[in-house]
Amino acid sequence: MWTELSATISSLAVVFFMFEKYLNYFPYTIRGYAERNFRKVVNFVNPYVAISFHEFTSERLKRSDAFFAIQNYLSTSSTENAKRLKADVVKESQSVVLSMEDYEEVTDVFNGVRVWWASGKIPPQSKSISWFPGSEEKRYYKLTFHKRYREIITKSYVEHVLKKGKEIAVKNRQRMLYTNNPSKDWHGWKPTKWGNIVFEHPSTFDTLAMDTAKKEEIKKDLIKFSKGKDYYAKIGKAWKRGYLLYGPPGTGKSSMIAAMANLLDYDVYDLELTTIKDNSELRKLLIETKGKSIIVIEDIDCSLDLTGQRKKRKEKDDDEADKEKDPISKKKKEAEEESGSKVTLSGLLNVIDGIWSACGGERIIIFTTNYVDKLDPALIRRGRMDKHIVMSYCCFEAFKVLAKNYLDIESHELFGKIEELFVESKMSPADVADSLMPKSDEQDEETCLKRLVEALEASKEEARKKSEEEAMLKTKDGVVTEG
Ligand SMILES: Nc1ncnc2c1ncn2[C@@H]1O[C@H](COP(=O)(O)OP(=O)(O)OP(=O)(O)O)[C@@H](O)[C@H]1O
Ligand SMILES: [Mg+2]
Repeated sequence: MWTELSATISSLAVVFFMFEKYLNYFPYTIRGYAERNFRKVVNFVNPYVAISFHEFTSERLKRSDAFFAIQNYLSTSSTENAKRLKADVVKESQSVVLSMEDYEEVTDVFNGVRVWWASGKIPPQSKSISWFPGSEEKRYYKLTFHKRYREIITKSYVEHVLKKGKEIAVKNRQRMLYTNNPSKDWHGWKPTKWGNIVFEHPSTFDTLAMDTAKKEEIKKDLIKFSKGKDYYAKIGKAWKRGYLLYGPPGTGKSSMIAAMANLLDYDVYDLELTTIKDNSELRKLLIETKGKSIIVIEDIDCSLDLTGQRKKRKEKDDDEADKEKDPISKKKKEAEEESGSKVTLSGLLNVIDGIWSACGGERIIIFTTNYVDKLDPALIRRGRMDKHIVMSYCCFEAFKVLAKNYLDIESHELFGKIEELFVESKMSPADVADSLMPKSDEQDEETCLKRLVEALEASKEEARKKSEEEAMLKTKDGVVTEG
C-alpha cells in the first residue's frame, strides 16, 4: 500500500509542480479558468483531505491553544515515529520532552484509521531583506487523512487529540515567573512580550509569619476562588479576583504572593508598568497571559502617576516645591520621565475589569503598596480589589512561626520576655527573621534569641523616644496656638 501511495503522490506532485511552473505562460484570459479546472481534477483524483492548525489565529493576537495541544499530543507519538526531534528539558531538569522538528512527518492510528501529521512553517510574507530572519515565521501542523474517514476524524479524532494534548500539558507543566519586556523591544528577532524563567520561590503559607486566623482565611478564600469556575459562570462574572496587599517594608507582601502561587500552583506575571508604552500595549500584554496565573503589580504607588489627577496636578505649579520634598512623588516623577510611559489609570482599570479582562481563564490580580492612602479609591474599590490584606509588624504569634522555621524551636525560657517586648516594639518580620537566623555554625538558638531581645529592646527604646518627641512637639504647638 505504501509503495502504491508514494508512487501516486510523487506523480501527482510532479504534475502539480509542472502546472504551477508553467501557469504563468498561459494567456492571462484563460489562466484563471485553467487553474480552477486543474484543482478540480486534483481534488477528484486525490482522495486525501488535509486540515491545517496554525500557531497564530488570523489576527495574530493570541497563540492558538489548539496548536499547543497538538504539539503536546504529538510529543508522545513522534518519539516513536519521527526521525528528527527537538528536545526540551522540563520539571527542574528531571525530564526531557521531545517534539517534532519542522518539516517532519509522523503517522497516528485512531480506531483503526491511519492519519498523517506534518509540521511546517510559512516563511515571512515581506520580500525585504531582514536582519532578523525567522521573526515572522508562522508554524503549523497539517493533518492528512482519507476522505472516507472525514466524519470520524473531524468529530472524534480532533477532539481526542486536543483533550490528550491538554492533559499532557498539565502533566509537564512547570510553573513560570514572567516579566514583561519593555515595549520598545517587542520588535525584532524572536519578539516576545513576556520573558520567563522557572518559578522556584520557596515561600509557602507554612513559612509565612502572620496571624493564624488571618492566614487560614486567606487560604480558604484562594481555594474557593480556584474551584469557582461554575459559580463565576453562574453569577455572570469574569473568573478573576483582586487582592491588595499593603503594609510597611519587610512585612511579607512579596513572600505572600509567592506563597499564593505555590498554594494554587499558578504562574506569576510580574508586570512592570513603567516600561509599557501605552494602554493598548498593556492590553496586548494581558491578552498574552495564560489562565491559572497571578498578575502582580508591585509598589503600585511608585509605578506611575496613577492617581487619575495627572493633568490637574501639572497645573498646580505652586505644589511643585512640596512634591520635590516628598520622596514618593519624586520617585514617581522620575519613573515617569525615564520611561515616557503613557499608561493611565483608566487604561489600567480597563485591563483589570474591562471586557478584555475575561479573556483566558482564571486569574488573580495583586497590587502591593507601602502607602495605601496614596492610591486612587477607584483603583482599590471592592469588586476591583476584592480583598484588602494588611501586612503588619511582627507580633508574638508570627514570631513563633519564624522561631519554628528558623531555629526549629517551639518554646524557650526567653519566649516570655520576647512576648512582653512585642507589645511595645515595632519590628518587621524581615528584621525579626534576620535576628533569628544563625550567622555561623557556632551560633545556637540562645544566641539568636538574645540577639532578637536586644533588637526588640532597641526598637522599644526608639519608639519611646519618638513618642516623647511627638508629645513635646504637640505641647509646643499648643503653646504657640494659645500664645
Ligand atoms: N510575614 C513573613 N513571614 C516570613 N518571612 C517574612 C515575612 N515578612 C518578611 N519575611 C522575610 O523578609 C524578607 C523580605 O520580605 P518581603 O520581600 O516579602 O517583604 P515585602 O513586604 O514585600 O517588602 P517591600 O514592601 O519592601 O517589598 C523575605 O525574604 C522573608 O524571608
Ligand atoms: Mg516586596
